[in-house]
Amino acid sequence: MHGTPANLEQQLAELNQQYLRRLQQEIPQLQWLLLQFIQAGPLEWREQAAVLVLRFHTLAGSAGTFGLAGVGTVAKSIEKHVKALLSQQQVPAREEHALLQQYFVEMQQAAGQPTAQSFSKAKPQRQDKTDARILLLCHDPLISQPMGQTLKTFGHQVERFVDLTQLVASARLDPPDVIIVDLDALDDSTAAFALLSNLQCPQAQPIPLFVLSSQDEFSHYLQAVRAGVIGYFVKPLNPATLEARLQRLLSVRERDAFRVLIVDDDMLLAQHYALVLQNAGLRAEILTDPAEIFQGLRRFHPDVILLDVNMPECSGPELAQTVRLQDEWLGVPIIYLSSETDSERQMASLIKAGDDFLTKPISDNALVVAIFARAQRARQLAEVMTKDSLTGLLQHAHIKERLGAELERAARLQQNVSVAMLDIDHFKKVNDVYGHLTGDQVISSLANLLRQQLRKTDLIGRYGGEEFLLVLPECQLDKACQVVNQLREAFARIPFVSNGQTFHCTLSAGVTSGSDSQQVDVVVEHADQALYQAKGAGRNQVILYQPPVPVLNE
Ligand SMILES: Nc1nc2c(ncn2[C@@H]2O[C@H](COP(=O)(O)OP(=O)(O)OP(=O)(O)O)[C@@H](O)[C@H]2O)c(=O)[nH]1
Repeated sequence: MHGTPANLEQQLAELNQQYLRRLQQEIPQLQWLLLQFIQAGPLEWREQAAVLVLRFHTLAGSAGTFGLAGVGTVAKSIEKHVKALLSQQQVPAREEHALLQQYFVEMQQAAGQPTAQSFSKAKPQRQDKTDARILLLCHDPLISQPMGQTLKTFGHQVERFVDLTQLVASARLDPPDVIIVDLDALDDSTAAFALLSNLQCPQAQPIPLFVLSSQDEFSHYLQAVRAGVIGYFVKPLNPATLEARLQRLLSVRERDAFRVLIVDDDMLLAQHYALVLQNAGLRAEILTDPAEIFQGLRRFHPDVILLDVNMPECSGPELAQTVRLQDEWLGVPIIYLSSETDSERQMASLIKAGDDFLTKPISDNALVVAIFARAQRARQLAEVMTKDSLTGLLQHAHIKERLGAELERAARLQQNVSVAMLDIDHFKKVNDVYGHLTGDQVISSLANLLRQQLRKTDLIGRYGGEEFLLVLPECQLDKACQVVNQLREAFARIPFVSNGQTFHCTLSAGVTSGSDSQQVDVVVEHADQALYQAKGAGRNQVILYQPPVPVLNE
């Protein structure tokens, strides 16, 4: 169902046609219901009115989405009018009936005049790479050399320039992923900023711009922000800090698409929302049967639930309360989507459960923006809850939990999963000689390297202080050893700078197969034993766990 923008328009137009056909079948039924209401006696009219309110409420919420805004407006008027009659508690007079019939004729006319709809042209998010092309302007080899080395170790491609005009010309020809400019290399920073912001103008997506400077004053920061700078590094520069910032920038873009679970008994409406969200780069799954909510949650792990309020079997607020019965899903925001405009009724739904209320009909862009903002916030919160603050990697308990799930999955699918324990060598010395802050930078650089070099499906956790646990699903042992060895070599190449001194670190690792046991603690213990051997054998090496040879009794 995922559409390219061209066939997205086609698919949305097809949904509109289906909706129109459905409406044309529905109009005689609505007319009949209206007639029943008008002819109802003093005892039954309330019951008939309640049915009318429900039907026109639903219509008011959906019609606008399918290019029938006129139908939606008149349906809303009918709903409001009948609701007002209900609240007056008296049998409607003849004039009221005439007015309702008049509204109905208007609605029929509007159904024959669908308005041309301009579909949202929101672009899908870019699929980005972790190896960026970087244009660098820097005259000082003491800065550019370690920086170039670090960026290269992380797989980036760096093109150096000595002249800003040449750098800008190259960026115009082929926009890079990032531009880094050392402001101290320029005679006139105001003119340089003008040139750089000029470069950004024609770009659909501005090129991320970082600057290095020896100036640490507010006026310089402000000048930089006004020129579109998004990263300002005061010298002396630590290349690892720059790389960490770079990785945050790139990983924000290459992050998994946000997942939205749409629960709506109206399939056409749900399909329309799903298409619009998918076109904006989000993933959407539809659930029309509320009874399947927990299967949907477990299968899809949504960042957001988009929930219809009026469903026949179970109302939206009831379903939201059901979801909240399980702690596991407490963090997933629930957004109601309903044509209910009465704020008191909206509040009543929110008090039961749920986090937000969107009112139908809603424009495609408003839907995307509201969902995107909620999903982003939910993802950030989930990360804070499960990720380590220094490295952004899974915390001890969470990596163990994920390892457990991977071991189960591997056993079920008869696949290999490899597990590795990594530890930085003589790390105590790093802290003692260069200070705890520098030690932290070494830890976070290794975390960045792991994130950058491993596959998206691999799991990385900070197991302890300077100890990391890697879970590599669908990976044979020999391949795992090769990958971990490459990580070891890459880490040893990273230059760290502290108080003008450059130093390097190494790591040791133990690798084992997760298929040896389904017990998390046993697998971790095997990886740990192999790591211990690597340390004992002189460090800076990777050792594969060898199960003890059984001693045969005579
Ligand atoms: N800077 C910093 N240091 C940490 C952190 N967590 C643990 N450490 C330090 O890491 C050091 C680990 O030292 P040890 O376990 O003795 O091992 P080592 O010095 O790395 O030596 P080997 O592992 O035997 O090569 C201790 O000094 C801890 O204080 C952290 O988050 N930041």
